[in-house]
Amino acid sequence: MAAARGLVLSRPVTFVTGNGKKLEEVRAILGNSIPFQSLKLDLPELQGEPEDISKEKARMAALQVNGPVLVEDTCLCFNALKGLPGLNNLLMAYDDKSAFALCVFSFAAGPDSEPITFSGKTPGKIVPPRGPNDFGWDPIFEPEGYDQTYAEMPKEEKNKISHRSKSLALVKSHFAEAGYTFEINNV
Ligand SMILES: O=c1[nH]c(=O)c2ncn([C@@H]3O[C@H](COP(=O)(O)OP(=O)(O)OP(=O)(O)O)[C@@H](O)[C@H]3O)c2[nH]1
Ligand SMILES: [Mg+2]
Repeated sequence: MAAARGLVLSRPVTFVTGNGKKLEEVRAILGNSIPFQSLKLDLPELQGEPEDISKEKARMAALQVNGPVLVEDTCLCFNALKGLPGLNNLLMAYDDKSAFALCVFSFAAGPDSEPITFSGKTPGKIVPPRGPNDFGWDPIFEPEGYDQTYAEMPKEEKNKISHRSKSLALVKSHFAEAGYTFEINNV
């Protein structure tokens, strides 16, 4: 038997989410770099720090899938509220409209593995809504250095600079370094 190049996964990775828009972006950003399948599951909405929520989602997803999973937890965090995720209206009372979009991916190699997190952050500010209204808070978030909101940008542009693409860049590096192989190929 050939020596395994890196850690061996029981099967290909499943990206677990209940959000079709996330899935679209993840597909566009990852392309063929990490082969994955997707599974639409409504995981419980947990409370707490984004990294902890993301890890807990990965644990629940890995148990359900019984194999390697990727999940993510995303939030829009307001600096006026000390980075707390919050509602646009709440921010009306503050002069400081600065914010950041945060995406925390977690990878669990299986139900018995501790999940690893990868955080991507894009700074910006909250503005009155502009652009198509088909994805969450995209119309009210204007990334730093741009005069368009996420919603107004062409998708490819958002995907180049977004919290999600920064987080996925770290996931990609991790996969490249770990050199995961799949049991089925490991002969
Ligand atoms: O304008 C946006 N641009 C984005 O890039 C983005 N990413 C996520 N969201 C929204 O943030 C909320 C919590 O997200 P969330 O991480 O709990 O996801 P979710 O519950 O929709 O799916 P999941 O948990 O099954 O993956 C949900 O309302 C998502 O629609 C976004 N809104
Ligand atoms: Mg959720």
